[in-house]
Amino acid sequence: MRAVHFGAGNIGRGFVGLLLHRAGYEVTFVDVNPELIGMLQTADAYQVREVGPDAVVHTVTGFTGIDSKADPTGAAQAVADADVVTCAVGPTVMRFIAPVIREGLALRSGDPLVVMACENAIGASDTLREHVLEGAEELAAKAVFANTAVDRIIPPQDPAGLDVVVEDFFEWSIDRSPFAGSGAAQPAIPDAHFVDDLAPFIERKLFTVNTGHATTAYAGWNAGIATIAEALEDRAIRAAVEAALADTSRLLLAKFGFDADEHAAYVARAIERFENPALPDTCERIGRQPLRKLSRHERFVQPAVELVERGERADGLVAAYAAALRFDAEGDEQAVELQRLLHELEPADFVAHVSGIETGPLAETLAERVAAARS
Ligand SMILES: NC(=O)C1=CN([C@@H]2O[C@H](COP(=O)(O)OP(=O)(O)OC[C@H]3O[C@@H](n4cnc5c(N)ncnc54)[C@H](O)[C@@H]3O)[C@@H](O)[C@H]2O)C=CC1
Ligand SMILES: O=P(O)(O)OC[C@H]1O[C@](O)(CO)[C@@H](O)[C@@H]1O
Repeated sequence: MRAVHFGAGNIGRGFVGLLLHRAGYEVTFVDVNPELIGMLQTADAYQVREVGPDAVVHTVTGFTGIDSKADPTGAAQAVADADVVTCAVGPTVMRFIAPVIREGLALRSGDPLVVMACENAIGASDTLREHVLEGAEELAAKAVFANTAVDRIIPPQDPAGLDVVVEDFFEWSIDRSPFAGSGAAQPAIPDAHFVDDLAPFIERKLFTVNTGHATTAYAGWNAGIATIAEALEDRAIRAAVEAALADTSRLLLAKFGFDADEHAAYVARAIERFENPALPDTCERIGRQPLRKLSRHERFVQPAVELVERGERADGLVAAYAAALRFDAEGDEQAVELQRLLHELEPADFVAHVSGIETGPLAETLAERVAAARS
């Protein structure tokens, strides 16, 4: 069985590539980083080292790499010949891999290709599908796109090698509904969890792990604290994280009918994972790409909108949003752009442009926070 995975970074090598290897796939990593691809082409194996109480060391073999910038035809042919295509390149990068997948589908014959985007975003595979089929609707029957939710904390790695240090926790949930009647079999990936309805899984993950993690990061950054674990030692920061997660918990319990105790345990486990002392992670990494994180369907605004629609308050989420406005990491293009927009746009225009809300009480509250962050 052959898999092509776009994005040979942390999640690519340390999570999706590992689980595909364990499922028996030969994995071809496609990336645009020539050094990384060079290592993937010459190495026979790399290790995924877990840290934490249930830690295991895994050895991944049977892989290769293709540089899609240098060899777009080779990458497209690999897609054409694959059973499964996955990606973990970042939600905003998916549009750049789409032409390679489109070309691969054009070359393909036989069963439909299974495509699964493994990004922190709701409906990422649907978004990838739109990019791939743009101007090429005739290829629609050649692929099945299944949404997924991926969860594993993997901080930045040593770029000189392929080995990856990861937390011992992971969860890969995949929507099984697109496979029915599609002509493509549901892939056999024993470490993944196929579900009939992905919404509760992706929303629980994004609005707990990602909301909580990002809230910690922005509060920590504003307090001049480097790491996530150190930030959570600060009582005010921990209270801010708990307030944001109390908001999302109310929403998730009401929306999906989760058991309250089980959900509280899920939240507590997420915070423990952030604190993992063996996994140093920085406020800068977790705060990365703030414009994406402040956008309409992301970890702060989406749950806040839904709470307000239900007649509830979302003060913890609004406070987290306000903290994110001050994220000004110099090496982060979106942080630089955020600061430009913050000072150039009127507050209401900023909220409309960045977060997609134009009217209503939440728009007004967020605009007040934007005005305060400008001063
Ligand atoms: N690192 C983490 O803890 C987690 C990350 N995620 C999500 O996984 C995705 C990837 O994150 P990471 O692995 O951390 O990022 P990363 O930066 O380690 O890896 C991304 C890889 O994509 C490659 N890439 C960029 N443009 C490309 C293109 N046009 N074609 C092919 N490859 C390209 C980069 O060279 C890099 O190797 C993101 O959506 C992130 O939100 C999800 C859960 C956990
Ligand atoms: O910052 P991004 O791109 O949303 O992805 C990283 C986030 O996802 C996680 O990996 C959780 O699965 C955390 O490390 C972090 O909150």
